[in-house]
Amino acid sequence: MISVAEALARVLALGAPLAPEEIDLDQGLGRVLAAPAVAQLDQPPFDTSSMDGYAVGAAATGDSLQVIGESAAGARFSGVLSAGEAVRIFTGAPLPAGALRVVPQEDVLRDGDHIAITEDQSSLFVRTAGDDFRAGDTHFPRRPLRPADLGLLAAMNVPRLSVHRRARVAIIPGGDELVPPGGRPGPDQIIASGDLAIAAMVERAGAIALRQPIVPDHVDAIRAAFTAAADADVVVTIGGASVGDHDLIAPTARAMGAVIDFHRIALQPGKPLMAGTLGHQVFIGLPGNPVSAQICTLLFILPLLDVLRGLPGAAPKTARVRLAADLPANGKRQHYMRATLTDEGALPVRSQESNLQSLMALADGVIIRPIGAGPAKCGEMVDYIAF
Ligand SMILES: Nc1nc2c(c(=O)[nH]1)N[C@H]1C(S)=C(S)[C@@H](COP(=O)(O)OP(=O)(O)OC[C@H]3O[C@@H](n4cnc5c(N)ncnc54)[C@H](O)[C@@H]3O)O[C@H]1N2
Ligand code: MOO
Repeated sequence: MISVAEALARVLALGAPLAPEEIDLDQGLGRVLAAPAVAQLDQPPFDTSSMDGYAVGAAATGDSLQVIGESAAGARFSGVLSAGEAVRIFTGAPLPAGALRVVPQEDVLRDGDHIAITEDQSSLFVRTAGDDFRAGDTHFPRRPLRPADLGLLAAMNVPRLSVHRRARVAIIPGGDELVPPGGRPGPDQIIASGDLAIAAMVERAGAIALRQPIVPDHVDAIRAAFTAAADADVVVTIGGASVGDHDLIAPTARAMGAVIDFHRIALQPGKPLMAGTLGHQVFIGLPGNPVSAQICTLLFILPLLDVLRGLPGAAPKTARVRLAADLPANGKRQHYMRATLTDEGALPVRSQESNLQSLMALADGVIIRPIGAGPAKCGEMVDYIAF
């Protein structure tokens, strides 16, 4: 059994960034730029007022000034301000030539076309041209684009983006016992559910989940499913990964030319995870237990999808949190214990069995227990991954 860290390194080595494509800016949320975006102009493009008030030159409190015109957002005052003069100005309007600052209207007394400055504040209330960014400045965040990025790119006048193509991830649930949600399970059957959760995790990571029909435990059916998924970038099977007589994924994948890099890791839950390549595709065989499949997706598939969208692949971010219960010593597999986050800290859910989806849905994250860790006391700090 290889370690979780080694398995992650090997999975990441199977992937490479997908080719860039061009999209409209309004489709950019969650996508990853493939090249730096370049600002087409200065922002602000000119000095502007940050207040409704009066643009003035070298005037001081008590001065009386003549109002000679108006500068509004979108319609500037075209003249030049001289000593003893002021220009009525509004927020976002260009500062007139000759003006040094803006006096907010609350700080003047107006009488006809004259104002008297009643108070002087330290701020100039002027937003300098290019203070936000300048033409030629670049924006290239190494993470999925957020709403703030889209706002910035719009302000930079970048209407089209070069982003990495979204990965296509085929998800193949397998097992004679499975019936799709809404179906009628026979006497020995259950509802297929794990695959739905994996598809949702993949979609949330910005990839396209291609959900495939349930595949019976027969070599020919599994072959047909792999063939149907041939245009995906990543093929993920669920179930049939272990050592039972009906666990046919590994032998069938191998017979079709798959090169399996590893099959079994020191991870709980998720020991029978396998990873490799099938032609140009990355192949990941997830264990059937739904919690195991989700933990493996969190630890390996999501980082792999980052590599495919041009980001550095890395283990999920951990935080240090307080333990809210005593824990026994850990065994020979790194344990990812489902836990809720309470005021007292991370509290493991009542059972860590890998079939219990009610507890997976209850959990806020997982506590990481390293191989061979001794008993841990309530109040100790532990590593934790939030879902
Ligand atoms: N002798 C051994 N037996 C097992 C070992 C082992 O090392 N030696 N490993 C155990 C571990 S750990 C796991 S995890 C499971 C993984 O088994 P498989 O990947 O072969 O998965 P299946 O047997 O097909 O299914 C396991 C379990 O999950 C249910 N399942 C499968 N797919 C779905 C789905 N899409 N939605 C909901 N539930 C699903 C399936 O019905 C089984 O109950 O092996 C242990 N055994
Ligand atoms: O590793 Mo299995 O995933 O314990 O249930």
